[in-house]
Amino acid sequence: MKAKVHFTKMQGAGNDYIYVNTLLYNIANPEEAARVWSKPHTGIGSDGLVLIGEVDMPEADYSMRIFNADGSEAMMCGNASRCIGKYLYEKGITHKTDIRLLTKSGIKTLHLNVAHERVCSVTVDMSEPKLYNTRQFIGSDNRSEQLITLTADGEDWPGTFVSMGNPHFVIFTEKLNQIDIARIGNILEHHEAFPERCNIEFAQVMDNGHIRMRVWERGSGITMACGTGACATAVAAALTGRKGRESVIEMDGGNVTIKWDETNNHIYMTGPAEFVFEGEIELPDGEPPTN
Ligand SMILES: N[C@@H](CCC[C@H](N)C(=O)O)C(=O)O
Repeated sequence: MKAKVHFTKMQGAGNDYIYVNTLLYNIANPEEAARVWSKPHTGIGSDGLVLIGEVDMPEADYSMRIFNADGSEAMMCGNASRCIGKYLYEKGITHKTDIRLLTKSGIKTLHLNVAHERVCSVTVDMSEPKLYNTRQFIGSDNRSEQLITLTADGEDWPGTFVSMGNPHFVIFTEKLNQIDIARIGNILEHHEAFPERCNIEFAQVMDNGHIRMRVWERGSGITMACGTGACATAVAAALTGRKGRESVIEMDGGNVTIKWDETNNHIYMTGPAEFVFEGEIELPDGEPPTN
């Protein structure tokens, strides 16, 4: 009989992942599990898979690994980090309201905003943004060289390349609703300028001062929100003089607030995290039995 795994589906601003507690279940092939389980009709349906684990170091409390729907592993996930905070606290795994989470992009600190034993929102210290001129790292606050113009579908797309652990190319536009995100996003994700592929954000400053953002995620396609993408968008807006150091990013599935701290250059993201449902699912073919 195939082994079954208990999973929890959660969403942060509509960015939905399957969460597995690897203290209880071993997933030997998470790339395959992400591909099979993320499918909407034959799987659970999600933007990918997130593994929550233990750490063996005093500097961190728990670990996170994130796999996109195509099975590729990413360095970091902003929306999932908030959901992990809620998961750990509301399932009684920790009583801490400040949690240090080890990711492939370093340790991120989560601050849980709790009322009546419920996590209402989570603020994540996302560390410093890094700016690249495609292949070349150009520092963390270099305003002169950031605008890069790429061509897709016969059109020029000027944007800013920001790494929040994950790579993001942020394009500001005045015609957000007219852009074919799936087509242009897919072309730019695979553009030769990005040997490791890229997440693509399309953004517009709205009359209410918020930034409306839609995203094509590397490895998952169109999603309803992207936390690292929202941070990258706020950074690009500040660097290009469109906004100050604080922005509200409106995405299809909800809003997050981003603050870029002048004193330590860190980005702080605050936003929602919600449970959707839980269940059990068989490991995909080829997985050894779980412990
Ligand atoms: N949705 C995430 C980012 C997930 C990884 C990304 N698709 C990548 O491959 O870099 C977020 O909320 O940050």
